[in-house]
Amino acid sequence: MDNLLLTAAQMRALEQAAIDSGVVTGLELMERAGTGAVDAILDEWPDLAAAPGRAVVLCGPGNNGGDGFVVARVLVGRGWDVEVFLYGDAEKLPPDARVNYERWREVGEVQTLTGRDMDGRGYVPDLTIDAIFGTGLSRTLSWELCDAVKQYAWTFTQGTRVVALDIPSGLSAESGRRIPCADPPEDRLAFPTVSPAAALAIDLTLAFHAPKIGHYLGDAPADCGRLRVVDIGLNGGATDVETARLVCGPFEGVAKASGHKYDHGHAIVLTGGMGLTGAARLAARGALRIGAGLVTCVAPGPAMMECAVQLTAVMLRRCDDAAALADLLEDDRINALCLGPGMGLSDRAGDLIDAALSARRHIALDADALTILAERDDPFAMLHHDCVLTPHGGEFASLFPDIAERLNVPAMEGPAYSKVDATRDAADRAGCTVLFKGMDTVIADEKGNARINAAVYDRAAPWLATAGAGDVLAGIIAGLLARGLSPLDAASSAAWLHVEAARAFGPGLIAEDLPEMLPQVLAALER
Ligand SMILES: NC(=O)C1=CN([C@@H]2O[C@H](COP(=O)(O)OP(=O)(O)OC[C@H]3O[C@@H](n4cnc5c(N)ncnc54)[C@H](OP(=O)(O)O)[C@@H]3O)[C@@H](O)[C@H]2O)[C@@H](O)CC1
Ligand SMILES: Nc1ncnc2c1ncn2[C@@H]1O[C@H](COP(=O)(O)OP(=O)(O)O)[C@@H](O)[C@H]1O
Ligand SMILES: [K+]
Repeated sequence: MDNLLLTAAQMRALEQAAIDSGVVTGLELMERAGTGAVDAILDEWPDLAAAPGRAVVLCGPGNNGGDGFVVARVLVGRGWDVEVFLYGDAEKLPPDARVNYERWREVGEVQTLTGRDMDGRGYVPDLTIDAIFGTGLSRTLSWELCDAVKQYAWTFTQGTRVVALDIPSGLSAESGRRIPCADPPEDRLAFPTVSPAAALAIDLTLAFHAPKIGHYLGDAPADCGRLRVVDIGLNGGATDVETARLVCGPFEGVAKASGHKYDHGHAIVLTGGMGLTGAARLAARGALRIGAGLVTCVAPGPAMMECAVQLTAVMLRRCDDAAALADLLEDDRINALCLGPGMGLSDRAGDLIDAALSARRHIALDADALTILAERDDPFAMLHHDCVLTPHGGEFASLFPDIAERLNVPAMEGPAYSKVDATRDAADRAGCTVLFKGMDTVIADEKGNARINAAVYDRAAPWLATAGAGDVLAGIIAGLLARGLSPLDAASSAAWLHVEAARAFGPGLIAEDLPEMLPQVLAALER
């Protein structure tokens, strides 16, 4: 995953600054985008480089369409047969796209994307280019466009390679979600609309200069196919969202360099009652494997025997109620807690949460702890800056119902509200770090910092969708908190390590395997 992620607005600002400084013109950037795209396509599929084929280029009304005209011209220059379709009015194309439209017109025809021109190809093209919309998509797509692309896709894309320029048309570059198509006319209600982004079954998406945030969120990983970045000669760019990675914090690497066990912190993990201690034990193992100096499971009396027969390196203490936990926390060497996995929803669990929050330690709150908080009149009253909340989608919706609703409602206009926006708003409201789980995990803190840890493209780890994986994540966070990382760094490093551990194991992974893969992940980092 590339380290630089931009919003559409940040990308536009970067382009504009480059153009204003005089180092490049918009037309030159468009030429680089189109020629770079062709180079990337031919590099991706050497058989297409070996012999020219046939291509269909679908162009839209903005500069993304302009890139499409460049691709068409460059392909013809390499001996390809190319048909070009335009959605929109050529007279209204923005200036650079218009120039490239005219240049293409010297080479070939332009047909109408929504007309009958799309019917009756007597061949299957080797390549289809989606250049309808890029980062400028700003509102609901017309039914005519969605229908035309759907018809084209169903008829012609079987067996052809489909490439999206910058981003699949119909996806928001901010949220990665599909912007809806308008409803069909009365007489076509029986024919469902499909977003072009989905209908085209895109094999390869070529992001110009840098991936946009939306490439890593929502529907994008499913719709983009593979993702490649095409260099168009721009440098950097101002961003306010980072990609998650391992942050080493105050010690020299996660592998221990020196010190006593107490120098690496003492994390405690609260278990549930008898028969409900597995989740906490998984978390504890995660905390210990990531290098907390000591990890103790804290269990109620009836669960002690169950824990005792299962734990060895993880220690065990009895703690029946909130008063006993408060006593335990008199030991100020205990610097991090993990609450929630398997804890249950009893009054006792609620009291333990209050005792833990009152003791002002670093705390990872997951699972049942989040459900308990969500049922309170003011779920966030006792939270503080040293807390990390780790909700999955359901827990997020219980804790932040209005934010979840805003996130889930289809965006009718851009820029769309994204999972990054939602996690930032949640962290602001909770007054602490929030890690919003999923394939596209987002981590944000109360200061507005945000990071994405996406397990997609070449980092996909679908095996992580297994019971208990989240418990291990909460434990790794607690372990890193014990080792002194800030809540934001602990949460984002843990999310990164969690995916690396899953990828190191591969298919067949169960939650117990995750902590055991951490040494291998850490060893690979040392090399
Ligand atoms: N700038 C540069 O130097 C470079 C830019 N590059 C390329 O430009 C792309 C960004 O270009 P862009 O800003 O023109 O946006 P793009 O996505 O082509 O479309 C916007 C057009 O669509 C229209 N429109 C929007 N929604 C609509 C809807 N639902 N239904 C119908 N129409 C709709 C919208 O209309 P408006 O909202 O203005 O009325 C406007 O006309 C970027 O992704 C990259 O590929 C590269 O060449 C590198 C150099
Ligand atoms: N398809 C997926 N790809 C990558 N990570 C995933 C996927 N599905 C779930 N995860 C991750 O797996 C973990 C599941 O946690 P959670 O939903 O709390 O489950 P559990 O409570 O069973 O442990 C989270 O860290 C989540 O980000
Ligand atoms: K596109």
